[in-house]
Amino acid sequence: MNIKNYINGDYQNPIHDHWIDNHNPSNGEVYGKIPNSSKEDVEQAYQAAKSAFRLWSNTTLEERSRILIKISELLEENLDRFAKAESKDNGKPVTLAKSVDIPRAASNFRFFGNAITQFASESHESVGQNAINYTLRQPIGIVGCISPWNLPLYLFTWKIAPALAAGNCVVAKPSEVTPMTAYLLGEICNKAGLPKGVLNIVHGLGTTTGQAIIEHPDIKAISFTGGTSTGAHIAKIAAPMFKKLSLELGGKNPNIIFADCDYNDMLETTVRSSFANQGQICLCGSRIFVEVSIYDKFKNDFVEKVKQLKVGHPSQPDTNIGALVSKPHLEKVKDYIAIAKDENGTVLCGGNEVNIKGYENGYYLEPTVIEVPNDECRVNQEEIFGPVVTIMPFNTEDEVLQMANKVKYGLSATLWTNNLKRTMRMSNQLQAGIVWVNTWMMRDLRTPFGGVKASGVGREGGFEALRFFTEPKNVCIKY
Ligand SMILES: NC(=O)C1=CN([C@@H]2O[C@H](COP(=O)(O)OP(=O)(O)OC[C@H]3O[C@@H](n4cnc5c(N)ncnc54)[C@H](O)[C@@H]3O)[C@@H](O)[C@H]2O)C=CC1
Ligand SMILES: O=C(O)/C=C/C=C(\O)C(=O)O
Repeated sequence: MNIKNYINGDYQNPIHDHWIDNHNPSNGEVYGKIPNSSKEDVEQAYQAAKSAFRLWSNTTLEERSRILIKISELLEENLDRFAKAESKDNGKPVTLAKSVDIPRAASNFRFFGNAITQFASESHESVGQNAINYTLRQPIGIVGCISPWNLPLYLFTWKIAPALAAGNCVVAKPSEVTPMTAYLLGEICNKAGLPKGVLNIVHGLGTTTGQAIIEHPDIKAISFTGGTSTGAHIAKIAAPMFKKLSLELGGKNPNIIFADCDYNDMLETTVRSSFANQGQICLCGSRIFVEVSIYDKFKNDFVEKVKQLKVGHPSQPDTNIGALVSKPHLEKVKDYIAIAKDENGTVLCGGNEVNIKGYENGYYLEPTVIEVPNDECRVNQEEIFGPVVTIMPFNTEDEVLQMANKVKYGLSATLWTNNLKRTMRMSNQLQAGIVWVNTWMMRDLRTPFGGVKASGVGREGGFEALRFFTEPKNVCIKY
């Protein structure tokens, strides 16, 4: 099936008729083509957005809210269709797409549809100077949203929904590896009554289509989620053009387990924080540090549980681990397992590709636990972004804090303890944008979301996102 660009409310082929293959990770087959859109396609999308901007930026907040909530309802009505499409495109279990990805995409629209009706700006009375200042929060204009392949519709809509709610028109590009649900979204937007040109979706490679978006002189803000090196490249192009930038990048997140935690809860959640979505979430706790007094017990129990995870075809309801997203990504993750062995790591379980009958060319890999001899090794420093975690013991709070912070990333950290003072001390000192204590991936969409250091710049979520997608303008009136 051929995917098309969604421009000015219509589906159309790319101007230059350039196409790339779309693979199904569960069997390695090409099941469709997607446009490799050019600068000219992006220009067309931009022009459509520009024409729609006056109307959309003047549309009442109630009406914007109504349309976004309608999109959310239509996504919920089409849950099955979207979940199956997401699973086929990405390789994730259909049960996961149905319980997490698509419901969250719907929540993103509902949340920002409601949030915009509550968003307020400030006023400052200049006492003694007979003046009042008030701040307008105006939409930026035409903004670019670029998203990755791991949580395709979930992250695509996490950007688009606040951008639209704030009154911007959007040129958006999903990952070329997982374009399908973004393609289907256009249909839903039309049905919901989103005016033509308000949202435009162009497909293609990062180096072609993405590059044209970030270089476009009149696309004034870029919201990006993806790899750290791509983020650095985008910043290099966009910063000298004075574009507003939100970059949500990689992570190498510590999962720190103290002996005084609620053990069973920790164990269950640690399996999830290690391997959910085949470990392809920037928030996964990929470095597990365990207090030495419970290290051996944890090691045995954890490995036992991980061995029980079923690697299988994404459509099977009992599959825990589906296929990795692509052949090159599978190779990258396997390379890291080889590096771990070279660095004297011990593979406690997993480490091999899985051959599933009937789907021998799919990209399946066993969930892998590696005991590492120290924290300096490459597998403890570099983002693997697959079903691979490392474990090692620690002796003291200071020691583990140092190791936790000694990476270039700073996205999230998880802490398992019942000691309140330790919780406060460590939460203050962990270099991360998000700290979870006795839980993982518990999300409240109002909270600031993003990282420090090489994990990014800026925050998404709640009013932070609405602030990003608006320009504050101060008006000072003397009376
Ligand atoms: N949120 C996260 O933390 C994510 C991290 N990654 C990490 O990044 C690594 C590489 O994965 P990729 O798929 O190559 O991610 P990527 O960063 O290349 O892709 C993310 C998005 O950026 C676009 N893009 C790529 N080059 C661009 C450019 N020059 N201009 C504008 N847009 C561009 C892509 O087309 C895609 O839509 C992964 O192995 C993983 O370690 C990948 C996906 C999500
Ligand atoms: O917003 C969330 O709940 C999760 C976001 C996850 C990513 O940005 C990622 O994995 O890339």
